[in-house]
Amino acid sequence: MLELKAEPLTAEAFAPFGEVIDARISEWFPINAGRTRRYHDLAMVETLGEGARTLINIFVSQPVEIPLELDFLERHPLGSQAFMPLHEERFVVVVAPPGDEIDPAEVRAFVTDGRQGVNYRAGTWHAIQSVLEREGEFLVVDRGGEGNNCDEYPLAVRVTLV
Ligand SMILES: NC(=O)N[C@@H](O)C(=O)O
Ligand code: NI
Repeated sequence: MLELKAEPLTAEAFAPFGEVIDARISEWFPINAGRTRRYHDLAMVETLGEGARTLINIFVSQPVEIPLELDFLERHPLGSQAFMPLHEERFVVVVAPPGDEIDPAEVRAFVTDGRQGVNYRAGTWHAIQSVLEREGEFLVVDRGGEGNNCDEYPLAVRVTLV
């Protein structure tokens, strides 16, 4: 069983896996006669393969228990997947770099602060959505189209919070 302590999520630490979506650390420019700050182009949406298209979804998820016990990670080889909380929900992120094998030494666990979302790069291994404390509602942007876009990799992981 791989034991991990979830560290606070930062854009730098998450860079090998995708982007952190967070207006507080992002550039913006004024639009709408100055009434709106546009935080522009915050993450790379990837939609690959036959008939690929971008999906906008809402996930409503029940909270997980801590320690979080996982028995697999998954990846989407044909597209990215972004999760943005709609009510400042905190969630646990467990990731490993893209590749056909997972090196346990490269698996990382993070916990968000409620204002952060994540965009998993296509092929990044990740735990399924794991919201903390209460039912969570997330805007999710990912890839639709033909072909298999979800692989699972058996891996026993137990995650605690610092
Ligand atoms: N299956 C699905 O749409 N969601 C997962 O990919 C997930 O990462 O939660
Ligand atoms: Ni996923």
